Amino acid sequence: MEQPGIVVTGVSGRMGQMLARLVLGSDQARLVGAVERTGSDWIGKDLGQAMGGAANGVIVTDDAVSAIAQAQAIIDFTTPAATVGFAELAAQARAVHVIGTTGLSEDDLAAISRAARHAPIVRAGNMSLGVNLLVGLTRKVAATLGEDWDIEIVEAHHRHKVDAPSGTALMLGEAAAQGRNDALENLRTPARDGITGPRAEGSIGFAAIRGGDVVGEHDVIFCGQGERIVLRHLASDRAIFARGALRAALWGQDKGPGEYDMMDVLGLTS
Ligand SMILES: NC(=O)c1ccc[n+]([C@@H]2O[C@H](COP(=O)([O-])OP(=O)(O)OC[C@H]3O[C@@H](n4cnc5c(N)ncnc54)[C@H](O)[C@@H]3O)[C@@H](O)[C@H]2O)c1
Ligand SMILES: O=C(O)C1=N[C@H](C(=O)O)CCC1
Repeated sequence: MEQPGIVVTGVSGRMGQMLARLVLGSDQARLVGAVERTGSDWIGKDLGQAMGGAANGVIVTDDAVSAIAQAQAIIDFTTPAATVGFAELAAQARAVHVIGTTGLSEDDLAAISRAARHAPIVRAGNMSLGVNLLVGLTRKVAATLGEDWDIEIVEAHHRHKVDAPSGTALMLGEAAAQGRNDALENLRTPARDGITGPRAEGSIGFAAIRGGDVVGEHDVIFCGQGERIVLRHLASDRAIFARGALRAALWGQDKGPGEYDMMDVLGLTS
């Protein structure tokens, strides 16, 4: 059986290049398209040469419609506006859409849900095995500890990251809220500034650090009386996200239309 053909979007980006190299080196999938935004100086170039290596015959294109039409999967770590457009194209192609993009609005998520009526979408703010294990641990610890334990989530990322808090931090916050039989939207306290008044009881606080080349660090801190518990994930190589994304693209090949996440892909659903 022929290996699934994968299109990587945002191919000149930090994740895009990591994903292209992973798929090109895989014996389970074929790279059949490399898409970048119109105006990118990678358009029309050979991908291998653009990434600083030997030519590989894959030409970078901004014609997402043609590229996606013949794909079995799209791996998409770009921007919210781009991802919404790719979701529509993936749906038309009945191709698996793996969405790593974060910072999606409620409207963006609604558009993605509509697209998921026609094709499988695997979306996760963090596609690493470690973080998805931490999500389960966070839910369990939040469920075990009482409301008198204050939950704070602190994350750090590189200087180029444009959204905050991270998608990972929001995943962890949602898991903590679920552990308390609630939803994050009811408990979330954004980054604090000014005279904030005392901490709202039962809230989940967030803080974000940006600087340097930090790949991704997350602490879920349970603050008690006389003690604290810290659940921590430290990422040092973007390859962990790329491996999760490729695994999701392959996992989705025999799935029906719908919205899935990495807990489904990794078999971690409780
Ligand atoms: N889910 C995860 O595991 C995970 C891991 C890492 C990063 N991310 C997320 O992935 C996204 C990208 O991160 P990054 O560090 O690679 O960013 P980046 O800025 O390095 O790469 C984004 C790429 O998308 C391209 N792009 C933008 N609009 C486009 C369009 N319309 N068509 C094609 N390409 C387009 C940009 O030109 C750029 O090359 C961010 O939202 C980040 O939070 C998620
Ligand atoms: O580098 C980024 O940007 C990352 N984004 C994801 C997030 O927003 O959580 C995953 C970690 C790296």
